[in-house]
Amino acid sequence: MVAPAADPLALRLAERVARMVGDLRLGLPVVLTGSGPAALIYPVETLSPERYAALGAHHDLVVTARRAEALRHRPHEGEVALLPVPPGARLDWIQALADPSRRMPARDAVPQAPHQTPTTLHRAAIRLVKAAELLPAALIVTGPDVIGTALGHDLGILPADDVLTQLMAPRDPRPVSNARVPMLAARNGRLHVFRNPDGGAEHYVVEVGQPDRSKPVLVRLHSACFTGDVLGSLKCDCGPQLQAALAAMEAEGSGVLLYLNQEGRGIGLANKMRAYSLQDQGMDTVEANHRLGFEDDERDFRTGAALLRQMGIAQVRLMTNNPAKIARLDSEGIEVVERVALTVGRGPENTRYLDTKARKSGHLLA
Ligand SMILES: Nc1nc2c(ncn2[C@@H]2O[C@H](COP(=O)(O)OP(=O)(O)OP(=O)(O)O)[C@@H](O)[C@H]2O)c(=O)[nH]1
Ligand SMILES: [Zn+2]
Repeated sequence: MVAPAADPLALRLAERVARMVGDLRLGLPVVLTGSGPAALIYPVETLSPERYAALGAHHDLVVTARRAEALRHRPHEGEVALLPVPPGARLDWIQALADPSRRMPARDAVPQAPHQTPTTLHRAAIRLVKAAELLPAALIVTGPDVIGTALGHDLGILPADDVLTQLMAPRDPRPVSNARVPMLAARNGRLHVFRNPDGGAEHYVVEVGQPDRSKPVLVRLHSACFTGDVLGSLKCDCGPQLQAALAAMEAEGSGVLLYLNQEGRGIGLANKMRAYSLQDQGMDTVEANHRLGFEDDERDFRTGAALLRQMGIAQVRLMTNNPAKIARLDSEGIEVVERVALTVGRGPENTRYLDTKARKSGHLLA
């Protein structure tokens, strides 16, 4: 199926996977192949009632192990769990299994009897919907002529193994453009835009002054937080941390702030708002992520290391309270010679959030 490398128009694996992620966001199915039968993968969140009504054949719901635990599904091993979908199941019932904000119709129970062990195909399906920043759940439809259906409807088809390899590979951001941006907190600023040649989110690097690369550079790895950074939300400390980091760089004369578009610790803004709704019902930030089916932190900090390499920075003084960021940069060959504490913005609305991060995610309080 894959055309010879010599053909410049031949799609590379990374491009095919990027297309699949886009298709899933649109509610289109993709096809994965593997050791068992090929399957159509439908994202639960964006599947339309019309397309659902047209699904014949046999289907299962794949969710993450976290979501299965929340549904009190029987204990299972590994990353994902398979739930059989009974014939005639309604779409709203399937969506309620995936989305904790929907009420489960009382007369329907969570299907228990698993009749298959999850495979690479199911893991790849979950990774794809996560990459699309959708609810982490997909319908797996097998049937007599899945490949024919895919070819007849111009759907993406890939081996599940290849999809997993691609989605787990490090990103490779490349510089696109940059210009001077004087900021309130730091006058001598320059914004660099980076783009991944294989699609995905753009990331930004804010350079303050002209950092001397022969010495450790003052660096902040900041993850996008629309609510905190732009709206000034009091539910977290992101906005004050962003401004304090820029101000510290201005005071020292130079520094580099990476603005990584990993909103909501990598689950996307729509899912973060779902998590906030659960927090309004009493859950903490970690419990809410788990209830939705996500891990505590879905970010890939290898992107941060790749951006620093692109900026010619090998040694950093890292402004953070998160030991995982330090460990990750170190393992990627960026030497963290010093941790610079960044404790600002604590208030009545985010005390519980910050305490939870310290208790459950190992954050340092000062
Ligand atoms: N899922 C989820 N994400 C959140 C929540 N509150 C804030 N975020 C996200 O958490 C990220 C904050 O990341 P960082 O500022 O890098 O914070 P950190 O990992 O705690 O580490 P340091 O600030 O460096 O100590 C941003 O992507 C926010 O959008 C929440 O309740 N749920
Ligand atoms: Zn925030």
